[in-house]
Amino acid sequence: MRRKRIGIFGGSFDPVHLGHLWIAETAMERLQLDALHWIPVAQSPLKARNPLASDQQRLEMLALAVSGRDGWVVDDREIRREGVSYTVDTVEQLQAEMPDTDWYLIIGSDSLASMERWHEPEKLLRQVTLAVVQRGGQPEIEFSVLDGLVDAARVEEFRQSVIKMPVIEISSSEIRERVGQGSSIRFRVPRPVETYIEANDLYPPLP
Ligand SMILES: Nc1ncnc2c1ncn2[C@@H]1O[C@H](COP(=O)(O)OP(=O)(O)OP(=O)(O)O)[C@@H](O)[C@H]1O
Ligand SMILES: O=C(O)c1ccc[n+]([C@@H]2O[C@H](COP(=O)([O-])O)[C@@H](O)[C@H]2O)c1
Repeated sequence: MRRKRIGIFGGSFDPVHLGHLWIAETAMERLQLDALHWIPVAQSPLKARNPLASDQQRLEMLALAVSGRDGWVVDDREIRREGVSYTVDTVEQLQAEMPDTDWYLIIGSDSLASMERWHEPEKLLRQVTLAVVQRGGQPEIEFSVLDGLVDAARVEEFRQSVIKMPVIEISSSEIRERVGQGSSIRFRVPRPVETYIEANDLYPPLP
């Protein structure tokens, strides 16, 4: 039986936006994935601030955003686990539940740059193939930050899995700011997520 190919896409998703969806769709195509797990963090290891929306609200917005897309799963394991969300722990659980699977970890180039500060990076990089997002106009991804963590053959595998994307200037922080100012977020998030944010009075102006 062919091994399954499954992507892991983690983030705060506070809220999920069209930049995230574009990455996920491009990853499905580029890496020929059978499925993709969207995994909202409980607490991001390297981010000082916690999400503004509650865990439940971030999960509900993700469910609205991925609804109807075959193979996409909202995976709440980090939220159920609570505490700091180390990716190495998440992947270990997934591997135990779904053997015979090749795992692809989708990350931005900013995350690659900080990888040596991740928890147990060497173990993580044995468990997953990195799929780094390269935005249009960005120079080629610089894998030298992984020197000493993985060998050259593994870096070549990562290089073959780079996901090229156009620049999409959307971030969750921008969405939160725009909502706070009363500006439109139409076409920056899926319509059901926009409606959800309005209905639940998320992201009010900061005092
Ligand atoms: N527009 C985008 N283009 C490419 N990558 C993105 C984009 N937005 C987010 N990402 C990447 O998606 C992953 C998860 O993102 P996250 O949920 O932290 O959203 P964010 O928009 O970066 O949030 P914030 O603005 O609150 O920091 C991160 O690796 C981030 O680099
Ligand atoms: O495991 C770690 O040490 C680690 C360090 C930094 C980031 N991550 C993961 O990377 C994903 C994106 O994180 P962030 O902080 O850019 O939102 C999210 O799933 C985090 O759990 C994981």
